[in-house]
Amino acid sequence: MEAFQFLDNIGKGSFAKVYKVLRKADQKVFVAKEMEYGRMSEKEKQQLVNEVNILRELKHPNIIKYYDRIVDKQTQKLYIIMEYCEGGDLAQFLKKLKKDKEYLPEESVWKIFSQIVQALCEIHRRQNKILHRDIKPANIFLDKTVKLGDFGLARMLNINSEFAHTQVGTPYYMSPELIEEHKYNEKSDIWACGCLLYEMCSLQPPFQAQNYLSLAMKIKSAQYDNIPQQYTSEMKRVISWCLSVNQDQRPSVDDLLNLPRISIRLREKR
Ligand SMILES: CNC(=O)c1c(C)[nH]c(/C=C2\C(=O)Nc3ccc(Cl)cc32)c1C
Repeated sequence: MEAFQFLDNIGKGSFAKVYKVLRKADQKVFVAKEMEYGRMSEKEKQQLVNEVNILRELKHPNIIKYYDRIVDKQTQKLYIIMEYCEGGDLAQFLKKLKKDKEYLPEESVWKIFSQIVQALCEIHRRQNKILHRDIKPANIFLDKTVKLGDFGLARMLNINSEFAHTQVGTPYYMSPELIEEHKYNEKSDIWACGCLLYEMCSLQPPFQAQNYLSLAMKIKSAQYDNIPQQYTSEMKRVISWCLSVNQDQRPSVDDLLNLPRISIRLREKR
């Protein structure tokens, strides 16, 4: 990593440390996601190769850009060099709003959501369909546009990925089918989008509990409190639609793109 100067440790990605770094050659700022592969199992190493292969293929304004990967054989560390987003992640942003007792204006919720739906459209529509599998505020980054990042748990649909992957943190966005240990599929990403939409309105996830069992019960029955009354019935409807326990009843990415509050934005972009 001689080509880079480490500036700050700015957080943790999935199974990794995240640094703000400066490329010495042109003084440009990037993020380096550092992973120690020396202690990884063969499966985890394959998962790492998989993340890099996914990232390098994706080029979209609403997906974190991949620039390079650097292997340091001496320290047995892999660095993934990605774009830096000055605004940080959405989780911190929502946490500050909650602390300041402020809600996100509905217009801002739709603006963020429409960009994540466009990112999802990009990864789901590909020939080798990609599932993000970890959509949550901590994996959404704020810059001139909103960007979906940290594909640490992502999978190409054609790769038979066992259900059990080491879950880091509480699985607030886990879907009913995942609790039943059915295969993760694109509708599981849609469930996570429903949780994201809910959390942007309520500043907390739809499903919370003191332990995994009661969390699982709430998720399986889609039992959640109403969002604050200042949000429209359309917002409530879309959240309820994404949080359909039966995945066949959930919207597709195209259904979400065709929502009036999202399609109007896409027309304005053209
Ligand atoms: C306090 N946090 C920050 O200031 C912050 C900022 C300004 N950027 C980030 C994080 C990322 C960032 O800016 N780009 C990223 C690409 C991939 C991953 Cl896993 C993380 C990031 C963070 C955590």
